Amino acid sequence: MGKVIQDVATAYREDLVPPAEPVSESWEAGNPHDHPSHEPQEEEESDEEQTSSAIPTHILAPQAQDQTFSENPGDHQVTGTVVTVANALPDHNLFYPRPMLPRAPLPRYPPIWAESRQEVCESFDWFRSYQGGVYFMKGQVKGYLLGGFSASRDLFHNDGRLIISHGGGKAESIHKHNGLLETLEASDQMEEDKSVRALLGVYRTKRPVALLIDENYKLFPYDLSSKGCTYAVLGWYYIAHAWAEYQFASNTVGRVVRYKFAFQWCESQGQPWWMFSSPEDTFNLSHGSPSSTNSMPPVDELTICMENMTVNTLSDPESHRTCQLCGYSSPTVYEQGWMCLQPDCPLFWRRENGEEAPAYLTYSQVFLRPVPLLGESLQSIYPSPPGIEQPSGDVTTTRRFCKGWHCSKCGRLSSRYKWEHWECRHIQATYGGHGRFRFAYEFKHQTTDKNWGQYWYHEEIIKPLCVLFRSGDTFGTRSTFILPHGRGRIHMLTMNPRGNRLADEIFVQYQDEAKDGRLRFRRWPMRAHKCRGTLLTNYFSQNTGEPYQYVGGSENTVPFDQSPKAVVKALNLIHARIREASIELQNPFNEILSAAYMEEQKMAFHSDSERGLGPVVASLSLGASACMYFRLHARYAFDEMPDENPLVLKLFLRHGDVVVMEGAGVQTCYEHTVVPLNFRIAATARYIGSDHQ
Ligand SMILES: O=C(O)CCC(=O)C(=O)O
Repeated sequence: MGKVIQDVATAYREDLVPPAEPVSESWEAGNPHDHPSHEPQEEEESDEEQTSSAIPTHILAPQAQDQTFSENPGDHQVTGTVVTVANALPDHNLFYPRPMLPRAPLPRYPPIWAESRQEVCESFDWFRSYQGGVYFMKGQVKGYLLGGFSASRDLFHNDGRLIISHGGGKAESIHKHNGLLETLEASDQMEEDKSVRALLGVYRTKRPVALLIDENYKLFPYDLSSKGCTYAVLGWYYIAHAWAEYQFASNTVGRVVRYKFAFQWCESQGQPWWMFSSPEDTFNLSHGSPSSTNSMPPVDELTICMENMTVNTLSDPESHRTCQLCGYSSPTVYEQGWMCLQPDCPLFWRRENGEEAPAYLTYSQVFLRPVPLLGESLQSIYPSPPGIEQPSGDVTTTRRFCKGWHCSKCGRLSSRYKWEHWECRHIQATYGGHGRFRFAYEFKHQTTDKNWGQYWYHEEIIKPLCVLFRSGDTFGTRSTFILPHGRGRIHMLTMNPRGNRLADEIFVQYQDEAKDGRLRFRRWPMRAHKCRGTLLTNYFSQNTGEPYQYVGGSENTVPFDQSPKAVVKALNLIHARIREASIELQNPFNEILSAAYMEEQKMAFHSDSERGLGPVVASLSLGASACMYFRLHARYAFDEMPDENPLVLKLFLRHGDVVVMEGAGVQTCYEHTVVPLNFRIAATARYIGSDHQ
């Protein structure tokens, strides 16, 4: 079965439309109205291969030999300094919840902290990974998150100036396969694994890495949650040592190869902030923070100074030894003696005499000594204020302006959740303001591709001829798509450009009322998601009339008698178009959700199928054009289109267009998504009955 491609250029369209991208397979189904703002974008965690051969000579390609493995159950103290080591209990206990020792409350707010993962990823340039613990771009690690899953011999030493952690994933995990949950065994990390490779890359080049912790990182001496912090940035570290070892695992062989990394505090940062134990000590938040003109050195300069850094690991002849069998050098990590740490060597994890690694291992004192680093030169770790490069008064609808903000007064990272300015979620300090308004004509140039006006629909959908309708002193067209099995119809109502004057006016009025909060455009928390902390929708929205549960519920809703004028005008326009196009509407709409999408934001696949919603849903498009896609709901797609992409219809929505979804089946059998080409506002109207939940 195929798709019907058809040109929908009507007599009234002078503008041209670019080709729409095919819908990505990776979009989530049935998501309540959205995704976080960082779907793969330019700065997201990268899968790109590392270009340089950044493999340290003492770490070889892996593949563990099948050797007997003695488990290492002990923890230990290194004399002199208090050392916190993760393996306080046998490794296998790591797979079960362990009693948390009470930790001291945080004596102060960290200089950079957040409540949610989204706040970190939207505000902190050095960590933008929503899932993994290693954030890297183009093969270079930028940030590393220490979380709750510690492994044997993880370490927080010398007040956190040396932190040992196992990087790179491949832990035991649970996956969904054919609708069933399956446990995937922990497996060996390999040198070629992307994140291991990226970490080895920064180890070799001695590039600094921003280290973060979350509240579950047990080796940090203070309890982040005592101050309501979920994440805190520790500071800049570089990787002083990297090696591989065996760790216990509850997999079939009972062990896995893990790469360990020793992160060393960059001394030019001074004392770590958590060492200021009295609340009276003031940690200088402005230390190293960027000036308003952005003092970061250009990338080239940074590259030069980082390349000039050297690490003196070889000053002690005992610090490394060469394996007689494989010929590769490994560091002397443990007091119990040197071992070959090349996973593909038959002597891996064995001492020189061939004996297995002892059950209890303690770090060698020499190994734990700070490694002098020459030529340390660091960029500021503090996020630069959003949109700082832009002259004031310029547009605030670009992606840069959707960045989060670091409050220099309390250290909190906050997403931009209010339309009118940035606001700290902790102390309500504000930053920035609204930029100039955008006008509909600004977005016309975005529709100049030769494939303009193309839409397509599945061959089971019927599209009768377009129908003209009168609208005041001008006219519009109605194109109707009839869905199979009596599931309903989807109407596109487009106007002659002369008929869009009211839409032009409403578009500007929305922005005018939003700029000072008369219209409360906010990013509201999503109801269901898998991220730590609150996850906000990526677009801003406001609801008028009856509460609409999907986005913000009653908190997001204002009654019609307090409604912003733009919303009332949008609703009147939608009602008028429906009447003019002779579409039957049993109950007038009593709810209207206005959504504002900044550049590169979108609404993910969903259906408007809350209980009690009327069968007709209509949406007015304002500003930039957008592609709207419909697909069969998963439960129907499996039976009806098992071998096909379940997309059934693509519409191209332009400024002033109204889409009407008619029939409950449109929502129960299909899902839709909207992907704007740029800044866009949509006003979607529904009837919400008294049985609504
Ligand atoms: O942005 C749009 O045009 C559609 C919005 C939508 O799908 C909704 O509010 O349910």
